[in-house]
Amino acid sequence: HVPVSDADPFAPDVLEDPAPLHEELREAGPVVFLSRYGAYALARYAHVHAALVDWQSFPSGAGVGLSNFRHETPWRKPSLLLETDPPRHDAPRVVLERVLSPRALRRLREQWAADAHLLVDELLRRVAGTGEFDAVPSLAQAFPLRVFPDAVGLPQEGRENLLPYGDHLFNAFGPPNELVARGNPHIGRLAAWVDAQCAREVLAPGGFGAQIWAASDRGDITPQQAPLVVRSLLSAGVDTTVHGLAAILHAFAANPEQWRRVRAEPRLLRVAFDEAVRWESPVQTFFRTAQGDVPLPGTVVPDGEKILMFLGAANRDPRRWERPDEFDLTRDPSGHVGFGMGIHQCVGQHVARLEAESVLTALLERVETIELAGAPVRHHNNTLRAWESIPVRVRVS
Ligand code: HEM
Ligand SMILES: CC(C)Cc1ccc(C(=O)O)cc1
Repeated sequence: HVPVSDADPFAPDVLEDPAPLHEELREAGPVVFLSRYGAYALARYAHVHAALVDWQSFPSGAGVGLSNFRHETPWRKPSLLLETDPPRHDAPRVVLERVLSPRALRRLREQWAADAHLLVDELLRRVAGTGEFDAVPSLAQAFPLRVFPDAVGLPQEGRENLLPYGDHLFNAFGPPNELVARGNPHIGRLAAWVDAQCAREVLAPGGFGAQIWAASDRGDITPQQAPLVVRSLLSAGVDTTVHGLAAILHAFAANPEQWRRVRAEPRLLRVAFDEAVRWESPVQTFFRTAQGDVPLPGTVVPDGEKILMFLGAANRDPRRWERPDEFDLTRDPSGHVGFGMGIHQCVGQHVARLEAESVLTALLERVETIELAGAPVRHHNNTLRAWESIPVRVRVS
């Protein structure tokens, strides 16, 4: 039989510190029934990985949130990537893989490196006296919002809508709790603005958006699909990188010796990004829906029931990682599920990686030490592990 828990993974105390619940779920068994939501929780690495790569048993077409599109109307038109399964998933996925490929990003590398140096130099000049600043607004938010909307080809007007739109989107994957209620009065306007930015005429030539429309000219996707594929970039491409960058900056500020290590061996920067994504898991959880009765260790998940995958718990499973709670640049973090796994694995991870590399490289050249200058403050979200504020102190070399 399957162990039962009445825990609420989306309660404020869990969002503040999920580690105790993760440990409880991993130890309770391979599968735990969450009676509060009627969902089946997977928290061990092996089972999260197995579910992610088995899209036939655990499809995304009924949504990757608690809401089950078999019975409920989605709050927005389902994504052609995130919320579809093969074959509908295939063509839009290939288009984005091409647009966001490491090769396609080569032309941005130089531009983003220059932007990162400008941002870091401006910042370090501004804080020259104390060396103290809040890394969340100054770097984690500032850099992605400076480079990504331009890369997509968005007009200047209204870009402040991107973060709140994403924040609500990620809250809406969870249950209809207080976090969702707080966003509901604004989401209509935000969603209308986001949808309007997907129209061909507003997107600058050469940007990711224009490239997606060009793919519809070639027949790789239809013109009806093009705006929704652009919407995927605006939905997934901002809050994730903001909190991903915050996660890395927090990891280094909380482990100053690891910054010294990277100063001595800059090539460690590459592994730092993946180790930070493993350690923090900016995307903590999301769901799948059982297709047919799906056997899992100790139980059978009935057709149509929701499975909740705890990526954050899997990325710190002692069955898979040594000293899992340590941010350690000497480990090999490959295989982490911070970007998912299988056919839906993050198609934007190279963008995220390039953004992080750009900022960290600029910091590495100018900052000798980085440390916390006060208690960091969390930003609660049903899906994202996020920071409101990370006070840091740097010493400039
Ligand atoms: C640190 C930053 C990021 C993290 C942690 C992250 C995490 C993830 C995860 C876990 C998934 C799998 C979802 C699933 O299996 O249902 C995913 C999918 C996706 N991500 Fe990312 N992501 C990040 C950045 C980005 C960026 C920058 C973009 C766009 C430029 C992006 C676009 C997407 C899209 C479109 C999908 C859906 C792929 C599919 O269903 O085939 N992500 N991401
Ligand atoms: C971690 C994922 C849930 C992030 C995400 C959000 C939205 C989309 C979309 O296609 O709208 C894709 C991926």
